[in-house]
Amino acid sequence: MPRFAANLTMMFNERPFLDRFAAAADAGFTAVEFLFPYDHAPDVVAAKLRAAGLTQALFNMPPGDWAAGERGIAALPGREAEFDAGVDTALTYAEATGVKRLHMMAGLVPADDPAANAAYRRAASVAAEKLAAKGLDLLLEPINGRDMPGYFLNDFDKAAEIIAGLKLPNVKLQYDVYHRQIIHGDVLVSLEAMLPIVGHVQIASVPKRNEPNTGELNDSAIFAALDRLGYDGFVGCEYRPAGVTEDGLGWLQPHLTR
Ligand SMILES: O=C(O)C(=O)[C@H](O)CO
Ligand SMILES: [Mg+2]
Repeated sequence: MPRFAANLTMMFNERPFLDRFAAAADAGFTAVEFLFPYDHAPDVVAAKLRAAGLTQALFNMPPGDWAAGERGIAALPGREAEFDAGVDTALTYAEATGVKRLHMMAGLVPADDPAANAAYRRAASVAAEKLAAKGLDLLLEPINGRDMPGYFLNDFDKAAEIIAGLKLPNVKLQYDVYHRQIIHGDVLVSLEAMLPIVGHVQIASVPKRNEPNTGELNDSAIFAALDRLGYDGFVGCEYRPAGVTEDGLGWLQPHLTR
């Protein structure tokens, strides 16, 4: 049975962020993920998790100026000092929340720019080393160019190549089924092939990014494949509910363990 994590950036957002933890637990989730915790103090986020009895599955390292349109800075030449400081900030939140994996967003820069490629690999190795010292994994996620035009890491094979080239055991692939289907398709075969480097999975329907099993993919078959392959990580529910979050949770009921 996959361990589902509610994505509190997209789900339960009928209420303020800090109230979403309890709502996710009330709906039956035992884990959560979100994009960023940085608007709230680490102990405040940790207290919400604890009070709701939830495990923190994942969040992202600081992405640069999100409001101004930045989508990560790892591949942006010249932003190294800010990136390295952001890793330390993320680790403060990791210590408070107990999360075991962090996602590093690349940024909007051409994928074939040599300086961006060098910056990205440098960032990954610096972050991986700092995270390894705390027992955490670093996740790299390819994101489709329709949702995020100009995003540096837009190809699963490139992500796998970077991970292989780094040769650092705590650098893993964030396999978002939604992005995979839009970029390449071939979800089940690639999931099996890439499973040894997968550190986190995310799910949503395609093309609308709504609840599982409401789009062109058979998400139940994907969950069954994850079980059959022995995937024991989390499956982040990174979808936008089509209506009220709770009204769309019918798909989760067969997977609840409590
Ligand atoms: O957009 C996604 O799919 C993500 O998982 C990221 O965290 C980037 O926002
Ligand atoms: Mg994702």
